[in-house]
Amino acid sequence: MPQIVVLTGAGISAESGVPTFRDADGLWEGHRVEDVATPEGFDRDRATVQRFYDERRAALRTVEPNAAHRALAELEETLGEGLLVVTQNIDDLHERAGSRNVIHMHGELLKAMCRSCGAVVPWEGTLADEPVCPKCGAADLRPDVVWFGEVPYEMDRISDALADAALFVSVGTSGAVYPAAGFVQHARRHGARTLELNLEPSEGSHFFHESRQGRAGELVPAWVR
Ligand SMILES: CC(C)NC(=O)[C@H](Cc1c[nH]c2ccccc12)NC(=O)[C@H](CCCC/N=C(/NCCC(=O)O)S[C@H]1O[C@H](COP(=O)(O)OP(=O)(O)OC[C@H]2O[C@@H](n3cnc4c(N)ncnc43)[C@H](O)[C@@H]2O)[C@@H](O)[C@H]1O)NC(=O)OCc1ccccc1
Repeated sequence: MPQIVVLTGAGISAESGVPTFRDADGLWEGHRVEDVATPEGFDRDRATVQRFYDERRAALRTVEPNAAHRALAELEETLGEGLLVVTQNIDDLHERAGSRNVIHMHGELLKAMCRSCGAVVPWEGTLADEPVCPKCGAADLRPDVVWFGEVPYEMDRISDALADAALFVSVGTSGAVYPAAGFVQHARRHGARTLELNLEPSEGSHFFHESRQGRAGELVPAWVR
């Protein structure tokens, strides 16, 4: 079990040019969450939701990991299985920086899920043109992301790792979305030291032993060194 669990949010990818959710030009600016990130929104207006994720998938090819992603990948080289990164992000910047021990609790943009046969397949292209599932041939693919009201991925593995961790670090997250926002309390209840690295205090800052404000691209390498 990992001694260190690092939870990351949109803030760690901000310096790579990936928009966050709640900041001024955040993702939710152009769209109502319930329209584009809920199963109901998908049933109501499938094309808008597919386009929303197609745009984000295309934009992923124009960005690179930053110093914060790279510092965590270097730390994994030292600690191996001793470090687990749990990310709320659906981008692949942790992996492109070299991290391997990563859980995408809210899914991945570069994967599609077939609603008819359940297959999960790598997906680089678009879904708005309603391509067919490579496994069953049904034209019923959706982004493999966890929408509001849906159960996040690998919650058992995550809660076991939090309970065993000596140190829990949260990077670039506003602490507004559950169950991720509750991880600090879970880790602390099991005796972990808790540290927040964020541009500004988050909704859960008061739950942490220590909270450092600043940009992830500076704070994370400084913490790792
Ligand atoms: C709005 C909120 C109140 N609603 C919820 O939390 C809901 C409902 C709910 C459940 N439990 C509750 C309890 C209380 C109240 C509500 C609930 N939760 C759910 O529906 C979840 C599912 C939620 C997942 C939804 N999908 C996402 N994403 C994928 C799609 C997509 O990406 O499109 S959520 C999405 O929004 C969240 C955005 O938050 P952040 O990443 O933190 O980004 P944000 O912009 O908010 O903040 C950025 C931060 O970075 C900082 N920053 C900016 N730049 C930098 C910088 N350069 N450096 C450092 N920091 C920086 C900023 O200051 C800021 O603080 C992320 O989780 C992200 O993944 N499912 C569930 O609960 O199922 C049941 C269950 C639970 C447990 C066990 C079993 C079953």
